[in-house]
Amino acid sequence: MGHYITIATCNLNQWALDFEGNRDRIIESIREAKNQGATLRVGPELEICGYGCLDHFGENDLYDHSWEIYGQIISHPDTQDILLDIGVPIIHKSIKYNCRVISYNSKILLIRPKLSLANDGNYREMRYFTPWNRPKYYEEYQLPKSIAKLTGQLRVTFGDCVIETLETRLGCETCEELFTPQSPHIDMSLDGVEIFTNSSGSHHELRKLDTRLELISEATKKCGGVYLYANQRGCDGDRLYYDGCATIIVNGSVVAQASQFSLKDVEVISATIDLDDVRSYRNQKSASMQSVNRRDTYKAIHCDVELSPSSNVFNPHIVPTATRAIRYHLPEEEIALGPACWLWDYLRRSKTGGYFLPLSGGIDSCATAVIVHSMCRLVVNSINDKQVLADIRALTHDPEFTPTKPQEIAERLFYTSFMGTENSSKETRYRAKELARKVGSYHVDMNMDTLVSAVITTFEVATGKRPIFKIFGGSQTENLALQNIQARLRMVISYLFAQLLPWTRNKKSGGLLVLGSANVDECLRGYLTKYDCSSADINPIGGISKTDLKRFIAWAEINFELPILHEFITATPTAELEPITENYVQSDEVDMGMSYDELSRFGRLRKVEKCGPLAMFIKLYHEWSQPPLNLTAEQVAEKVKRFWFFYAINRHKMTTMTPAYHAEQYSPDDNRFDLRPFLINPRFPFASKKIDEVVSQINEREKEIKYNNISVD
Ligand SMILES: Nc1ncnc2c1ncn2[C@@H]1O[C@H](COP(=O)(O)OP(=O)(O)OC[C@H]2O[C@@H]([n+]3cccc(C(=O)O)c3)[C@H](O)[C@@H]2O)[C@@H](O)[C@H]1O
Ligand SMILES: Nc1ncnc2c1ncn2[C@@H]1O[C@H](COP(=O)(O)OP(=O)(O)OP(=O)(O)O)[C@@H](O)[C@H]1O
Ligand SMILES: NC(=O)CC[C@H](N)C(=O)O
Repeated sequence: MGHYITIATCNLNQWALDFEGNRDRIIESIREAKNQGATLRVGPELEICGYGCLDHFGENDLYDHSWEIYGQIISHPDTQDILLDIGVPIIHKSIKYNCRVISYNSKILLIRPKLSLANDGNYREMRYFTPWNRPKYYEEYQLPKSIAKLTGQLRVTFGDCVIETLETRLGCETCEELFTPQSPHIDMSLDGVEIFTNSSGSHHELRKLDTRLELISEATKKCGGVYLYANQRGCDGDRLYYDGCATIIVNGSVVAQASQFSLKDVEVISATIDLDDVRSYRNQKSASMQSVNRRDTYKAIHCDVELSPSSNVFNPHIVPTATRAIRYHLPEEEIALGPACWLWDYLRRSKTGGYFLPLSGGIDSCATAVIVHSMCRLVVNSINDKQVLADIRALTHDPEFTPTKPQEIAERLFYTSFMGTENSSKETRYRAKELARKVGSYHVDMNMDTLVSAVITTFEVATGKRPIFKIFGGSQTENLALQNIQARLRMVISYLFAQLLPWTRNKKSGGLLVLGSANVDECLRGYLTKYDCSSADINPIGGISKTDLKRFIAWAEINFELPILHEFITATPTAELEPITENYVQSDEVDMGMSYDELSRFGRLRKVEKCGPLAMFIKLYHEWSQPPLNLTAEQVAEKVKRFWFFYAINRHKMTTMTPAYHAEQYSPDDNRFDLRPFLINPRFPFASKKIDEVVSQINEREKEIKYNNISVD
């Protein structure tokens, strides 16, 4: 006989420390889940305070506020008659835990602390919380007085337990636990748990979604069961974008999937499933034998809750949800959507007057401009959402504003400027102007030569020396200084214009946020001037590689109908900081001494595969000595050493980089993600000697092989 049950999970755009806003979004999601007929609702990790509170988790206030808000949620009339799984930080016996609280009709059934904390890459959970390292262990938890009064309970169970309703067993897994080798869902499934709820705070990284979804589908393919994955979404105050994608998976097949990127603050998905499908699936497996042989079982908290009313069996309107294919975005779409949503959250939450972008006519600032355009498109497409409409009206100080085209938004909130010098070409100036026209930004096309020469003259008056460019006979030092002064002055002008441009247009809004456009590869190589336009307020592309940015622009040319983008892709990347002559045009890859593709590979090996110089050399020798490259060991060694040299001499630049959207596993962001010393011997003397030894051994071996072949012949 069927056991039909409707269950819901959600994406919530929570904001760190926005207790009341978070509360309202949680209540809204519960209302929506009930509207969809659900009897169970799961929410994201630490949803009460927001996942990304970081060191605020050290403050006891945060735990008190969280309980107070939790009390308001479970006592709200709209949150009754549904089983609730809410993410709350909790102090138990003076120790801080990342918890889930399961409740029904204003009564707490269980507090379930996280067993395995996320502590790699961007995550530092061990800094704030203690893992509940005791699987299946539980204790009594004394509720705070105000909550005890509200629920009528003095104590509740705290620990690794499961819930037993009138018809099924339900267990919690919290985000990272899914990624660990001994995921709790394995033991829980062997102990009869049929529904797993996963509450997550998981961020976007290009091409990462499949890892998460594959883990969930494998879990339920292997163990059988229903898996409800909830995730936070949006920028909650940091470089990360949590990318939602709440999902419901049954026995390895997706039945519901929420969007990964959207401006919706609350997105609830639900599915109606038949618990019998789980039972049948499990009974086809040897797992049933293994489960009866187990001795250590979970404590089950029994509750008199009917998740699947018997009447469901006879109700023709209860239709099981069909399975569907998993939906993934192309990486190009991920770039178009993730950073755009992040920029929107940043703008509406910072309540600033818009964005200012120094637009050079090159591919990087072009990509930033296209991402802002994408943000404007998303706003127009979501204009029927009450919150989006309220936010855009508040940002533009126009209570009547209802944009119908992205350009209408850009005209009010997006400012661009080409800041030319005598080294700028007319092509870049034209491209910048044309792109600005197409996306609808308020564009200022200017020259700043007087400023540059004023600064150089000031230097000359003070020192009696005037630097000149290399092509006119100057030294390398003079050449760099002359480039850097142009680049740095652009930064000063940018902040001035960002502060005053809205004022020149009689706008009520305050200043603008300056956008930066340094990409991940330039940062890694240090191919940027410290404190130039790369020192902005925020940077949507700082975590994206040049190769991906080019692919994104090619995608946007078609999908955003911007033919001008073609000209950006085909142009040679150049900084335009040196004079152009008949036989000299500055080019990035020549300047850097390596190609962007090589840089991307070095970056991945260094950060993701954790290679030092020697290991990197060995791996690359095996790759690059093969056709079509056919490089010699010496050539590979030289490239590897060059990379580490520039990486090391420029590492200090990463300590001052603009906060950028985290998008790439090999991001060199020194502030949160890639912690390194910044005074490093760039010659790596010991590793270099080792590389040289391996090169000689390789050469010796090749000589021997050649000699043997000749002898055989
Ligand atoms: N170990 C260390 N720890 C802390 N700080 C250190 C340091 N070594 C140098 N520094 C500081 O850093 C300075 C050197 O860095 P920086 O001033 O950036 O100058 P630098 O790295 O020498 O030159 C900038 C490079 O960026 C290139 N570039 C390419 C494309 C575009 C742009 C652009 O900006 O538009 C720039 C440009 O061609 C040049 O190769 C030193 O003068 C010193 O102040
Ligand atoms: N002529 C210019 N006018 C306005 N902004 C500029 C100009 N030149 C450079 N910038 C700004 O300084 C940033 C760094 O300059 P750089 O020459 O290193 O460009 P980049 O990082 O290769 O980016 P792009 O591809 O946009 O030129 C640019 O991304 C842009 O925001
Ligand atoms: N909050 C977490 O536990 C996140 C951990 C996990 N590795 C992720 O990226 O999704």
